[in-house]
Amino acid sequence: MDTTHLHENPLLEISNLSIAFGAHPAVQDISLRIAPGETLGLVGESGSGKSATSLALLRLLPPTAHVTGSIRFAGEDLLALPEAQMRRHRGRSIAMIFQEPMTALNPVMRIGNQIAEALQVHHPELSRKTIRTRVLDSLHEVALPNPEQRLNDYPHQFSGGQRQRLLIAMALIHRPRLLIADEPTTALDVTVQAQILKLLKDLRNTHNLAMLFISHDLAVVFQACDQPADHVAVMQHGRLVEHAPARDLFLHPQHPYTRKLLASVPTMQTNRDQPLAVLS
Ligand SMILES: Nc1ncnc2c1ncn2[C@@H]1O[C@H](COP(=O)(O)OP(=O)(O)OP(=O)(O)O)[C@@H](O)[C@H]1O
Repeated sequence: MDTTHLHENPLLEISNLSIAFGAHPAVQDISLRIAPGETLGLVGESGSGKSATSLALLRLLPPTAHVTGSIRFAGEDLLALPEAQMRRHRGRSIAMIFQEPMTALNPVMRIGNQIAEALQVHHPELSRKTIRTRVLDSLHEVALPNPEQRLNDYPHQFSGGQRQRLLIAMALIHRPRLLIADEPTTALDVTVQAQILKLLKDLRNTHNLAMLFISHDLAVVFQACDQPADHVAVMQHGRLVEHAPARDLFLHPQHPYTRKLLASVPTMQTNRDQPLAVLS
């Protein structure tokens, strides 16, 4: 396993993180780091511990979870922070988007109000006018067509891809430093998937976001990790079995499980001689 890479200034540094539910070890001794502007792809099949890891970052695991190790974010150990301070990070400096945009949006609330409310929770001092401007700015930023005309619409009036854009707008309105994207494109068809991936990468670049990109699909992870500094970590049964720059992992997978994941992606096999087609 290549863990020799050292980022200059990681924003997030997970060290020796272990998570157990009773006697069941869900995550075992994993260490990961992400610097601003970088994407870390976390890949593994269902049950490998990806979501438990991301929920541990936000301290959203149920009380039955036993968590050890350290999670340093911007120099603070999140696992040691008082809950009140943790609440200030959650959704603000650390934002998260999930797989199913429909369940994350309130179906009976107009989307303009939903995004405004997300902002008001942390910024009750802002005027209505400022909030409206910030909401519209965020919708422009995620390239939602005609945002002014759509503020009063309900979630069901948007397509799946547009709903994911709304959630990204909501996640970014607080100008977070770390974005956790947990299977953000899994529910979308391939064309829309590519558009959302491009949007996430553009936003990462514009805002110098650190991004934790979680997926069971190695092909999608490779598309998300498109920069030379981007790394991919492969999880199996709660352990990191391989962790390397995306390009190295694609060209020279070391662990049999990584090779198995690569082999199960048809385009990867046919494109092996042209990795740029996948990594661009
Ligand atoms: N609240 C919980 N209580 C008990 N066990 C849990 C809980 N949450 C997760 N686990 C267990 O921890 C392990 C890791 O689950 P996790 O959800 O992190 O996997 P995952 O890789 O994210 O899978 P998926 O892609 O299906 O979400 C699994 O064995 C799961 O059953």
